[in-house]
Amino acid sequence: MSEFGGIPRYIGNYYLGENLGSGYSGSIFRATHIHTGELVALKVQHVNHECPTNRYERHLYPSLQGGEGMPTLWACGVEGAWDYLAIDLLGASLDNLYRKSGKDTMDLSSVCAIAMQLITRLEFMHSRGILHRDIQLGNCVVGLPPNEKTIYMIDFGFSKRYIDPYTHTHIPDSRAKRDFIGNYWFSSVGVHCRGKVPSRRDDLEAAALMLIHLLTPRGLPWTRNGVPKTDEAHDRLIKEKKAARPEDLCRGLPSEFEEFLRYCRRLQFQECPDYERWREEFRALAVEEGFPECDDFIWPPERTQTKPHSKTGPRRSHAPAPEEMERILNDLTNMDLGDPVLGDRETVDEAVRKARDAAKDDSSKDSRSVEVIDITSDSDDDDTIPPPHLTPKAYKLTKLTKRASEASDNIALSELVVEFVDLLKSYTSRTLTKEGFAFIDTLYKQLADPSVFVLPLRTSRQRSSDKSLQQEKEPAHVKLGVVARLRREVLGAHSNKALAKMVEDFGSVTNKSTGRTVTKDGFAFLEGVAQRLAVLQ
Ligand SMILES: Nc1ncnc2c1ncn2[C@@H]1O[C@H](COP(=O)(O)OP(=O)(O)OP(=O)(O)O)[C@@H](O)[C@H]1O
Repeated sequence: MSEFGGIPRYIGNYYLGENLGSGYSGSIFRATHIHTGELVALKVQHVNHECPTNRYERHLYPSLQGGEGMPTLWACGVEGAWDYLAIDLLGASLDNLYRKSGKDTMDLSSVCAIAMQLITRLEFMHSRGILHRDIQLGNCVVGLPPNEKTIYMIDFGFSKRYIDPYTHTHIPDSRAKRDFIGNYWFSSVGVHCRGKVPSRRDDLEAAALMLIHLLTPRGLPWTRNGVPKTDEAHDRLIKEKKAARPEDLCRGLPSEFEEFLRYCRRLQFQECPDYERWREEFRALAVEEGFPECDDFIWPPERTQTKPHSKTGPRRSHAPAPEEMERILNDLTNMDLGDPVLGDRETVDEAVRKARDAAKDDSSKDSRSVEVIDITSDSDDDDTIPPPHLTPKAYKLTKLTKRASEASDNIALSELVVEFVDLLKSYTSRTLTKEGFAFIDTLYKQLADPSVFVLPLRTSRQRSSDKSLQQEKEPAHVKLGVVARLRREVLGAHSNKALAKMVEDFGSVTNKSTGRTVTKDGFAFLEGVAQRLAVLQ
């Protein structure tokens, strides 16, 4: 039997091929099953290795089988001096993809997809009573076609059960001095710098740090000098990591990242993280930034961002601040569009048309100046082809909003609300995007008093970082309570004004809720609004 690097060519029923990677504890080879010809990744480790990770992994894999993004374990065992695991052959790691891209940072849409998938993977592992404990770019790999849009978790060598399979109790916390388990870059501050016992919160914090690292030119500050080679260098790294404030690490990034990091750090030792909430936050962020509504990791990224995020300045909010609104209105008046443009729909349409014509004529127009996209044209009945900057859903919602703003009777409004509900229900995500809020704003305006200008209900997702999230968001039960009440009361509304107040409450409580999702009660409320409008003529 020929050998290479001390490892035999044949182990178990596998013939070893190319070396895919080597870590501290062993090597991974592409290998072929000698009878079936099937390709696997064979993880090989010497039985006397001081850190027998294959042995640990072998016991954890069965609990993880069947989960999306969890590699299948095809075989395992010991042959001679070699402990082996045969698992699904997968593609490149995020570390590899990121390095090969040659870019300073990863694009926001990819990072949002990584966030959503990683949170889902951790939710699954945790649901099986297992902590990963070594979240890092090298341990997240993409699948091979046709699974190249799925991120897989690998390397469970440091993983551990946090729920006792017999007693079903959580592992205890302890203040006893313990050896550090994890990696220098992304392990949580609690585990790495304070020697705490890892629990679910620490897997999530590591994920948060990894996401921030990907969006930061040159990465997180403590990663910039490479792996520490001496105890002093490691101590310096720990000090720097401990001192780094979330607002400094996340300056210029969408606020979701800072909030996620703070959230992870506030979790109690045994607390179950709200995975769904954060998946929705990152999905909503991606949608707001103009990316399609899906969790697929598409590499290389297909679309460039419509609104570049900047590491140097705060992100622009979507709803202008009052001062900015004033400036915009002043600018509008200075645009010499003829008659007053606000308060009269026909002149607004006329103004938009003129501005578009002017934009076409002006060949020297700065590319950053206002881009006017015709989403209002009535002649364009094909709402399946959105302009390049809008997703199909956003486009359909925008058209619906335009029609709502033009509705002149309750029956027409009622039909539009039904269409709105159907449209929202036709997508898997129930998050109310800014286009969805625009419809709610318009509905409110039509019901309250069509002749007045109303400030949008929808606030920016950019929130002040020094306020705690708890203060800014309504707890879930508050939203559920309000929406359930609205659902009960809507059919008794006796006027458009009463309905307007309810729509306003609905918009405001949804905007303040985490994830901004429309619940079952929310849909029933909207359907109730439609029913009531049909009666209140
Ligand atoms: N299933 C797989 N398919 C393809 N490549 C893989 C697979 N598993 C691991 N690799 C490659 O091998 C590298 C090392 O894998 P892994 O992290 O599981 O081993 P390890 O010995 O525990 O490493 P480390 O000591 O660095 O944690 C990975 O970064 C990846 O590039």
